[in-house]
Amino acid sequence: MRPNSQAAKHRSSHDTEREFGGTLGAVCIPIFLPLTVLFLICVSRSPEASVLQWPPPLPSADQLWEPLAPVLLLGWIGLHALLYLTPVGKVPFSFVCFSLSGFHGLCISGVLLMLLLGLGAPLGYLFELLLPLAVCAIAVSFLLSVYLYIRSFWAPSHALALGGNTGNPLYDFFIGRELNPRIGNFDLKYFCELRPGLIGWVVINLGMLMKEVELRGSPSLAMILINSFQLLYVADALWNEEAVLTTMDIVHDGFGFMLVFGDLAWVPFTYGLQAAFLVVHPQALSSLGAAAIIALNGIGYYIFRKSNSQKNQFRRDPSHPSVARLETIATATGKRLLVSGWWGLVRHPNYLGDLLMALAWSLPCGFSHLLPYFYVIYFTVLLIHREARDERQCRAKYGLAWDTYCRRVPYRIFPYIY
Ligand SMILES: NC(=O)C1=CN([C@@H]2O[C@H](COP(=O)(O)OP(=O)(O)OC[C@H]3O[C@@H](n4cnc5c(N)ncnc54)[C@H](OP(=O)(O)O)[C@@H]3O)[C@@H](O)[C@H]2O)C=CC1
Ligand SMILES: CC(C)=CCC[C@@H](C)[C@H]1CC=C2C3=C(CC[C@@]21C)[C@@]1(C)CC[C@H](O)C(C)(C)[C@@H]1CC3
Repeated sequence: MRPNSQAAKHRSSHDTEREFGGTLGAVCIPIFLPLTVLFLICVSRSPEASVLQWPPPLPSADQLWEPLAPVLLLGWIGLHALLYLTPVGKVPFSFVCFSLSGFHGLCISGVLLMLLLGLGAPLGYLFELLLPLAVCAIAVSFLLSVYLYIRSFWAPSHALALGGNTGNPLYDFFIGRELNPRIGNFDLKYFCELRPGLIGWVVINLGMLMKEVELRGSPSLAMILINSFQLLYVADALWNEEAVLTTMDIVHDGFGFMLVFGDLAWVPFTYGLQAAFLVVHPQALSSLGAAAIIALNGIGYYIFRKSNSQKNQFRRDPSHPSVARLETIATATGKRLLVSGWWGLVRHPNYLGDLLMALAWSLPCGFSHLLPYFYVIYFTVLLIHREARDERQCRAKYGLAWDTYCRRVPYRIFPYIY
């Protein structure tokens, strides 16, 4: 097969608006974000735990490397690749043939971890391994992105992402040229988005909990809450895994460094920083405080799940009794837009619920440090930026109908605020 240079010309998007700061972003982000991951892990375990402390807590070379780390990381990815290819379980549309579901993958991981714990495996050692594991995950992200970039030149033109084929190698490597690269039935983007990183995140959290048990005899209430909330979030994502097929990342974005690194390194090593922080900075939490935080997480989860399910149901079958009575507006594409129910409250009710949960994950860590609030701050920025990207795409898709929707539902994420 020859590289698809001819085809690429047809599908080239030199004029497409470049996202994430264009070439400058594409050069700086792959340097800056991996360093941020390592920096945040170091801060979380330093006595001050201050993101502003000077000089910053830098790791020594031997803290960054441990031969066990690549073995564990590659073994983990390999295990989930095997589970993904196991020909049982539900079949999400026809996208991934005969794949064992992500939720099964989570349950099997849980059983294996319980077995390991029963055999006396020191799961708390993950705390010591966190930096070397993150280094390996970053290295794997770079290697996989290089592979994806090179193989994209052999992909047929219809398999390329519209925004990822600008002809600028740095930008295309970063944003991703191929939309849904596959090796046979193995969909690399779908696999990475939901399996090793997302499940790895809750395994790391469990490791932090076990480290707390090693150090203090039992897990703290704050640690139990964070582990439970984030496990619920991951279990929900895997239970509803078909829903990911309609997200911007799968439908629109190419699979390049940004998503590979996001899935394999950023999510598992920064989304659970609160648990890593608690190992070294224990926090007392009153029952009343815990109840309020549980209520906040519950409200956030309810909004997040209900609004996502309402839209997914509406897109799957608009005549379904649960959505058939909702008010909608027609668009020129034939698709309709919901203007009542959750999607009549704000234009992104699912983001609102997600952000309330993000806040609930930080609050158990108290108010003495900024670090546990990293996730909610980053996530607010990510979702505001994502909302703007989605808005651009919807305006291009739906034109005047989108403007009508915006007039009918003027707030984007926070009712009466934004
Ligand atoms: N934890 C994390 O790091 C992240 C979590 N998320 C979460 O992922 C979930 C999915 O988010 P995301 O993929 O960004 O986008 P959404 O699930 O919000 O999907 C946006 C799409 O929904 C459709 N849509 C928008 N408004 C309406 C309407 N009124 N009626 C019907 N359809 C509508 C449009 O697509 P169309 O019309 O083509 O169907 C639009 O492009 C969210 O809950 C978000 O919070 C997202 C990013 C990161
Ligand atoms: C800073 C940086 C590297 C950003 C990359 C962004 C990615 C980390 C996120 C883009 C969209 C994501 C989604 C989830 C995780 C984070 C990334 C990959 C998600 C799998 C989390 C669980 C949710 O329930 C979800 C399935 C809706 C969600 C989909 C989008």
